[in-house]
Amino acid sequence: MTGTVPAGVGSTRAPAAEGGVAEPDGGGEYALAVRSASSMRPEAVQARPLSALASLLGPSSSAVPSPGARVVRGAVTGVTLDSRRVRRGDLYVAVAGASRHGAEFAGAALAAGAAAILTDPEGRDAAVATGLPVLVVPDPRAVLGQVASWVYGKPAAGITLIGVTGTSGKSTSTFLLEAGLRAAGHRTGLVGGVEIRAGDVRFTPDLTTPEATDLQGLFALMREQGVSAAAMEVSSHALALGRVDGLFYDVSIFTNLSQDHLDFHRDLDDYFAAKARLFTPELSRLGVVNADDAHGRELAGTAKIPITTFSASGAPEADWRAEDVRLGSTGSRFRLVGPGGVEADVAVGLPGPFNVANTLGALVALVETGVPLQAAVTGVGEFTGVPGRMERVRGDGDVPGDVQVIVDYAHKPGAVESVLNSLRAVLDDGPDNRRAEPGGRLVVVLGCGGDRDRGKRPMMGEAAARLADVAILTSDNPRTEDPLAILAAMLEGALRVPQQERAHVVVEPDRAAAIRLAVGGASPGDVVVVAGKGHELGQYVGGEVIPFDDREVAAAAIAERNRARRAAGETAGA
Ligand SMILES: CC(=O)N[C@H]1[C@@H](OP(=O)(O)OP(=O)(O)OC[C@H]2O[C@@H](n3ccc(=O)[nH]c3=O)[C@H](O)[C@@H]2O)O[C@H](CO)[C@@H](O)[C@@H]1O[C@H](C)C(=O)N[C@@H](C)C(=O)N[C@H](CCC(=O)O)C(=O)O
Repeated sequence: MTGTVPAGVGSTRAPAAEGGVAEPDGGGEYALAVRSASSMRPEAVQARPLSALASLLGPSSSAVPSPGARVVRGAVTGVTLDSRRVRRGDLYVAVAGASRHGAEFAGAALAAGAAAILTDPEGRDAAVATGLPVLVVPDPRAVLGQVASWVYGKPAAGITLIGVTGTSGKSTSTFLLEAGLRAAGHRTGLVGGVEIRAGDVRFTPDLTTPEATDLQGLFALMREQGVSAAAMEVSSHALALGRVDGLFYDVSIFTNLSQDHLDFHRDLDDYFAAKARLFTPELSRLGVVNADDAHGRELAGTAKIPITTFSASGAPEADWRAEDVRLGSTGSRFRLVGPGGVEADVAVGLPGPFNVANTLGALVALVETGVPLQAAVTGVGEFTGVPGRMERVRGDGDVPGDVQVIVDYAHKPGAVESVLNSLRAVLDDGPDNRRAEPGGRLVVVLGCGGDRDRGKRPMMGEAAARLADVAILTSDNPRTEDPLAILAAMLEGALRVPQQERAHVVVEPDRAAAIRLAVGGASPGDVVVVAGKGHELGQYVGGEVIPFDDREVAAAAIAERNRARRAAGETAGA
């Protein structure tokens, strides 16, 4: 595996900042402004009596060392389910994990200053051995959201909250929502896998949807920051693991569903069931659902909360529609048509049909939370893009009309298809014209993660070979697997595409070399998409994270290409 992702091509960049601009880290101001997700807490500390917690947990709980007692002495000021994040006065919640039980770390929690432990019968003895007050419930994870909300005093109660779930489009939708909320005069919060914001305070996410303990701490900080409305990504993991329990969404959006995360969910039905949980009366008041998606239509028919539907393809049965859609290489325009004769002209600076759907869904949700339509339209119109999502990369000495290099986070078959289809749609000759000749070709560089859903690998290879002109298959977070084994499965999928319809397929396990090959070998007018990592700054190789930034590698490759072309006298500036 050595050499697959050379450590020498390390990133010096911090996570992307607001407005899609990534700034150098180097320990400067920017690095100080972004905090680690482990510190998502309110500034003010408030003590909550454990006796009240025992009452909250009800008859299923028991307090130790006085079994059956309803009163436990002491108080807690914070809560976490990770001993490494314990602060003095915290309630440490010891849950059974995928690989071990949190009670193994009860001693570490004590040493870090925990004031009490909440656990299950399996964790009881280890917890009691610490000498701390212990509460035992059958399934602590099931009550974690309520408990964390209690510890921080129901922090999200006064905040207008919009959730977004679906396989693709969650990040873009939440950024669009946040822009619309801001345009309507809200002070905003944003929760997702690209960035987390509580007013002026920013965090680097380590999960798309944080654990309930961190999430409630974050909302408590939002409350202190005067945040009045927030948009958040709600992953299927979060729904299955109860991370968002204890929150209530004014509006929840369903974008779409395609195969993903089958290493965690049993099958596609199980994955869909997890997403559908957001559209229940316990979690949301209203659902805004994409009627162009088959699972969206199913959800609209079965959900137990009111649903309003939208269609970016103008389906007449949808409540809200995008009509007169005009797709451009830098953005889209459409006419929004809603119930009761509502209409508005919308322009958004994000290319591709899927961004028409993301924008439409966001506008509907904004209107449903009381944002005036015009403010919503203005907000989304001013939005310039999510870091690492269809992000154009430039290099020193760029030459107009030369290759365009785009980095995108797409790492699932459906997302890769969307990206390639939308770029096809804006390449001059439309979607059906495959090109063997240089100029205007679509070149994709992509891989597939190790130790994750294996069924996705041939699908990714197949999508690339079917929709691009050149597909360079490479590594993407191989983790503990041999990258060549992953690539073999991707290649198998690519070869399912009949030869006359298939892209030119190249296998290059070294990701940096694959990017250099794509950029260096492109012709003027070609579009190169580096898919899979987007804003992420590392590659998981073996047990380590190796610094790696697709944008940095691509920018260096473009600069190298520009130098070589100038030296060969191929550009006007030569
Ligand atoms: C499958 C899953 O979600 N796993 C989460 C789960 O880990 P786990 O069950 O394996 O935990 P474990 O390692 O067995 O440990 C058991 C318990 O001991 C605790 N512990 C462990 C070690 C220690 O030193 N001290 C300690 O207290 C852990 O915090 C945990 O509570 O509990 C951990 C603690 O909260 C999470 O960090 C971990 O997320 C891992 C990192 C993860 O990768 N999750 C991904 C799959 C995820 O949730 N992804 C979704 C969707 C992404 C997308 O949109 O594509 C997301 O929302 O991010």
